Amino acid sequence: MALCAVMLQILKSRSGCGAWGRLLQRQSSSGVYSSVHAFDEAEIREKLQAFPGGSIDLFKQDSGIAVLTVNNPSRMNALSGGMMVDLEERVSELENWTDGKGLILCGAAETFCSGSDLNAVRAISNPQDGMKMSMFMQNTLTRLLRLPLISVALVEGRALGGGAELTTACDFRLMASDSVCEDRRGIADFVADIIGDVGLKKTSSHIKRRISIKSSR
Ligand SMILES: CCCC(=O)SCCNC(=O)CCNC(=O)[C@H](O)C(C)(C)COP(=O)(O)OP(=O)(O)OC[C@H]1O[C@@H](n2cnc3c(N)ncnc32)[C@H](O)[C@@H]1OP(=O)(O)O
Repeated sequence: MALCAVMLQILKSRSGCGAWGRLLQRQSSSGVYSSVHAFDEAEIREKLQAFPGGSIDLFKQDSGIAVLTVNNPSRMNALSGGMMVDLEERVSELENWTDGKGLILCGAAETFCSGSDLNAVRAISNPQDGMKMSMFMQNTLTRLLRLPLISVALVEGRALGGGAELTTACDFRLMASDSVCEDRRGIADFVADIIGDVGLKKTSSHIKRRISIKSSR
């Protein structure tokens, strides 16, 4: 809650996104993959929906600040297939939110996200479907990153695997001092070495976000 209060103050002090924001908004709804890459979104969406559980909740405030919550506490907020589809739908909603200024991304029950739901990952165990799931998520995270909103991931507890990757789709990561943000796949090396109790680190490019996030005293 304390992290949330700090971010609300920062985001409230910002003005709207203006012409640049509107330009970005028009460009934001395209992902990386399309039918050109033999990507069939409807097909993978149907497969993902076979793995329900949890939700991604969006609360849009009149102030122009939205809170997006990864909500699956009984599995440490692991992302089920249904939640991946939910996330895509919430991103679409944000793309169409003309009054939006800022976005806070957080996890329910004082932890961020333990990555993909391993039950779903096990079930989608052939390389073709695994690739389609990755393409689906990459499209969603790219669109999340491109939203014309100032976005902050509030990390309490653990952000693991796909949960760590989710934080990279935000402009900022605000981390509790005892939080862990880690991806053991070798794609990224997340280190939380925070100034005081909480620290704020801005990374300047998408590439940098995906390779290394490190704050130090
Ligand atoms: C394809 C994209 C790449 C990925 O994201 S792969 C997933 C990467 N993430 C992981 O490997 C994390 C797996 N989980 C863990 O290591 C531990 O559960 C974790 C998060 C450190 C928490 O440890 P503890 O505090 O001891 O809690 P716990 O293990 O008893 O977990 C509580 C309940 O949550 C469940 N859970 C946690 N992470 C999950 C996940 N990713 N998928 C599915 N279920 C998950 C866990 O099985 C347990 O359930 P239950 O109470 O035994 O029914």
